[in-house]
Amino acid sequence: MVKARKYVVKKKFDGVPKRDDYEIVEYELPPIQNGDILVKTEWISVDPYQRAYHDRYPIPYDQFGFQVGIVEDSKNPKFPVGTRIVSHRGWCDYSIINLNDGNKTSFDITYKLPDLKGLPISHAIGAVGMVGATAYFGFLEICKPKAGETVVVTGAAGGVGSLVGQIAKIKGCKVIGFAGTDDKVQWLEKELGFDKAFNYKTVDARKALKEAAPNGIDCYFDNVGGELSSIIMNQMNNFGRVSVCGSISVYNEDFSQLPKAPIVQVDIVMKQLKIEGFLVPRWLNRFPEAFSDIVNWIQSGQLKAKEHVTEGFENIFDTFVAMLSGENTGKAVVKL
Ligand SMILES: NC(=O)C1=CN([C@@H]2O[C@H](COP(=O)(O)OP(=O)(O)OC[C@H]3O[C@@H](n4cnc5c(N)ncnc54)[C@H](OP(=O)(O)O)[C@@H]3O)[C@@H](O)[C@H]2O)C=CC1
Ligand SMILES: CCCCCCCCC/C=C/C=O
Repeated sequence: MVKARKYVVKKKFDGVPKRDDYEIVEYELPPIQNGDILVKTEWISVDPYQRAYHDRYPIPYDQFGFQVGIVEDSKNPKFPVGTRIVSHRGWCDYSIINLNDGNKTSFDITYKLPDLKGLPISHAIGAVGMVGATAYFGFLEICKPKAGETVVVTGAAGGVGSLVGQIAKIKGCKVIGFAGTDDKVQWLEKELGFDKAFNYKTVDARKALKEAAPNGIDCYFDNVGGELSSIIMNQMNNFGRVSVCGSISVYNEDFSQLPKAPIVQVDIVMKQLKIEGFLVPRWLNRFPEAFSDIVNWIQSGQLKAKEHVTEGFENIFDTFVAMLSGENTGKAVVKL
C-alpha cells in the first residue's frame, strides 16, 4: 500500500487564500488495476488560475494543477516504470492514473514528458508546458506581431510574461515590460533584453509610455487587467492588437464588486483595435509545436526560462500565495 498526501480546498476563499482554507489529507492508495500507472510527483506548479478558477468548483475539491512525476509502478505497457508524466493531478505526492480511455474530461490533461533535449524536467510545467504554450500561442496567434512593431507586456517578469517579451524580441519587435519591483525591471532590461521596463507600482505609466513608445503601441499582451491595462490601451496605434491573457490584479477580489477601470471603448472604436481573450487549452493539440520552438530557442540561447524554485510538499501553499503577491521572478515551481 502507498501512503499519499494531497491538498484539499475545504473553505471558500475570501480575498487572498489562507492556510486553513486548505487541509493536507493523508490516505492510502488502492492497489493499481490493469491499465493503471502509479505516479510519484517530482515537481508541482503553482499558478494564478488556481485562484481565478476557485469559484467554479464546489467545496471541498482536490487542488488541481500541473505536475511532473515518474511512473513508480505500472500495469500499462505503454507507460513502463521510469516513464515521466505531465498531468493535471495537482498538489499531491502520489497519484494513480488510467490512460486507457484517453483523457476523460477536458480538465484531465495527461501526457508523456515532451522531448526536453536535456533541459531540466521542471520546464515541463513551465516554459515547455502550459505556461510556455500560453505565451507562444496567446502572443503569436492573437497579436500576430511584425518585426519593428512595439509590444507591451504586463506581468512581464512572471512565467508567461517573461517568455512573451523574449518571443517578441525573437520576432524583431521593440519590447516594453511592466513588473512590480525594481529588481525585476533590472532583470528584464539587463538579462532578458527588453528595450525598456518599468515598475508599475512607482512609475507614472502614462508618461513612461509616451517616452518609451513615442510612436504608439502595436501589440499589448495583458496579464493583469485593471487601470494599467486601460492606460496602455489608450496609447495603442490604429489596428493595434490586444491579447487578454489574464487579469491577476483582481483575482483576489469579489468578481461581482470589481472596481471601475477608465473607459477604453472610444479607443477601441477610433483606433479599430482588435481585443481577444483566450484560454490556452484551445491550442492543446498544437502544444508540441510551441514546445519544439521553445526548446530550440532555449538551447540556442535566444530564450531564458528562469524558475523560482521552492522545496517541499509542506511549502506549496506558501509558494502559491507568494506567487500571487509577486515574490517570484520567472515561473514559480515546487520541487518535492
Ligand atoms: N489565458 C490563459 O490560458 C492563461 C492565463 N494565464 C494568466 O497569465 C498571467 C500570468 O500568469 P503566470 O505567468 O503563471 O504568473 P506569474 O509568474 O506572472 O505570477 C503572477 C505575477 O502577477 C503579478 N501580480 C500580482 N498582483 C498583481 C497586480 N495587482 N497587478 C499587476 N501584477 C500583479 C506579480 O508580479 P509583480 O511583481 O510584477 O506584481 C506575480 O509575480 C495571469 O494573469 C494568469 O492568470 C496563465 C496561464 C494561462
Ligand atoms: C483543460 C483544462 C485544464 C486546465 C488548463 C489550465 C488552463 C489555464 C487557463 C488560465 C486562465 C487564467 O489564468
